[in-house]
Amino acid sequence: MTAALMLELRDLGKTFELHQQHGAHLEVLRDVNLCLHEGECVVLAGPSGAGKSTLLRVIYANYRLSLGAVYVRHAGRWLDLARATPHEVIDVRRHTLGYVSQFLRVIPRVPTLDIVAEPLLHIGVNAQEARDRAAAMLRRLNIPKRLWPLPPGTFSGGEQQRVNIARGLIAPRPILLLDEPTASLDAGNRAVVAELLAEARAAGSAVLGIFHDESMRDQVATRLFPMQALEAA
Ligand SMILES: Nc1ncnc2c1ncn2[C@@H]1O[C@H](COP(=O)(O)OP(=O)(O)OP(=O)(O)O)[C@@H](O)[C@H]1O
Repeated sequence: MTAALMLELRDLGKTFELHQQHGAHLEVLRDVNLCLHEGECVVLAGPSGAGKSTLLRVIYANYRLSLGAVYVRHAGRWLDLARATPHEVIDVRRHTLGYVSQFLRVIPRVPTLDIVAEPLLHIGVNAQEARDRAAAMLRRLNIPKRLWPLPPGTFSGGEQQRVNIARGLIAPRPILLLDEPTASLDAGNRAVVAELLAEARAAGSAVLGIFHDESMRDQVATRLFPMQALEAA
């Protein structure tokens, strides 16, 4: 049986308008075509400035694309996220498309356990089960129990990154976008993340990510997608 197509980028282009520089334009992505299937992990590879993070942000609809389409398989049908309504984008993010960046966006005063449990509440898991699953995830990622009731604002960089990963991976998502989620982690915790990603893929998730660390990339990638910085026009 062939794996189902989950995400398709067609002739995607992104040009930034630099408003503070008299409307100058910076073309970062041109004619990007990519198919992502369930169970695979495609790693974006290319030099700094090639547009890897920009591509993930365009897919997640943080940045508006300039050309092309971002087709996502959502709730049994295809949706072009670039043309979706804000309500559809929220629904896609809640149920289909996960995004884990390098940094945790801290919500003041909210305990770590609740931050990690929240995505489960959004998809209808009951509060007790959500907290139990959040606890198990935090334990797996070696966050000490004494930190669970505290907001993560004062945690170390590596601890915040692990809370971020816990929150990003706790609710199963058909498509996962990962922007350097393991940059500040030690080898032991990187291995835990590699295991979590293998489990997500085995359950059918399609993963598209950026991993600068070569050993991590070798552990998780099923395929590389090479990218190059565009020449200035
Ligand atoms: N919001 C923005 N406004 C203007 N230019 C931007 C914006 N975001 C990114 N860029 C530009 O787009 C180009 C690609 O940046 P991007 O962060 O996507 O590269 P990258 O391949 O992820 O690099 P790195 O590996 O260093 O993280 C850079 O020249 C950057 O300055």
